[in-house]
Amino acid sequence: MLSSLEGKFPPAILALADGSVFIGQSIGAAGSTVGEVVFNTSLTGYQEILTDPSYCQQIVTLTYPHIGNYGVNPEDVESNKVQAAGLIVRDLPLLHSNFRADRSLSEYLKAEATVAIAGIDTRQLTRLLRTKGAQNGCISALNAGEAVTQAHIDAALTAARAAPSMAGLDLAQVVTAPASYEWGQTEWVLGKGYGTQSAPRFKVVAYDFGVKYNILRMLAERGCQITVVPAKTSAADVLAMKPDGVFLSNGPGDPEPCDYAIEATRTIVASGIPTFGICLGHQIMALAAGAKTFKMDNSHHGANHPVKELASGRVSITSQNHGFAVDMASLPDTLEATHISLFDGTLQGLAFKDRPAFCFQGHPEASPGPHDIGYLFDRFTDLMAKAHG
Ligand SMILES: NC(=O)CC[C@H](N)C(=O)O
Repeated sequence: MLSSLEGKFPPAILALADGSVFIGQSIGAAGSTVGEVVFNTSLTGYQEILTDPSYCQQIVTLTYPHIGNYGVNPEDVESNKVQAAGLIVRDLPLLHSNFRADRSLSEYLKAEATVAIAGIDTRQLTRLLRTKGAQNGCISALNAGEAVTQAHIDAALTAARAAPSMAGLDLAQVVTAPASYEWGQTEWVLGKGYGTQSAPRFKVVAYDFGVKYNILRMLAERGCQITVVPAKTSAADVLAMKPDGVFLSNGPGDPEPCDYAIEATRTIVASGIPTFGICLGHQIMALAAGAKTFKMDNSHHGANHPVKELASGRVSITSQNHGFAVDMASLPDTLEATHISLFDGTLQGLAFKDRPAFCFQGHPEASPGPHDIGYLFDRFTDLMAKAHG
């Protein structure tokens, strides 16, 4: 017997587009979900991962075998809801324990209408994804008392094969804020032990392509007063706010179809305003400068990825979550590579040679993950301080 959950939870099926089928238990909502199946190797941080908008339309497999040990709390969220299309874990401990927890992972998944499967061999699944590359998949979670039939399996396989490819999908538009808002006066920044708001020193406009709260917290901690704007805000509207700096957020999907953001970024960077981009924001900045992006065979999702800063030789252990990357060979003369991944040599950081603008592919805000490369936020505030003279 693979799982101690058998008999305690209803059955669930994971079907992949390549025809692979796994049978386990449903630990979330009943129903079915489709998405690109990816794996994340972080040992902790399942709540941050589930609520990271960059996982929109992706089903996340967690390779660490026991997920749910410390339950769920109202504070460790990276957005206002679960964003991942589904969750796959090896084992769900039946008891959770943490002083901050207010419920179990399973209760949370049900409340968030998130379909999730446990009790499958996630090592086998990970090897399959690692060998074949990202696959679309479907989790079909049955109701209590239902048994898995061939018809259920066939329906899940058909749904997996019908799911759209991530390449070519503009999902920033799907997850972005519907209207501008001010960050910094909320409970997420003040008073919960998650950093404090320093006296505002800089006015920053942050493009929301699917922004993670911890990016905004870390900017606020450094004295940034932040106006978050929707993905399609024009450069003219942003420049009219007279910001000291512009931030381009992380986000889901393929950067290439985000032509509105690429165009706005081109104007903003050319204006000479200090500009900083993370993940999707980094890819958009590269595209704005004329570089190319591509879909990786093996995407990066984890909290232990070594990244080297080329100028100093300094190696940081970083948090990563991306399936596209900037093609190093496509960099125009105006861009300089600043960081590379020590896992596969792919590009991790860029700087514009003649503008105060730079960007990073990984996640300096971590959440979850190590804070080794948090110095990039200081680099952004240093650029703004310098621009002030
Ligand atoms: N975390 C992110 O911003 C991800 C960027 C992009 N969606 C990718 O997968 O590469």
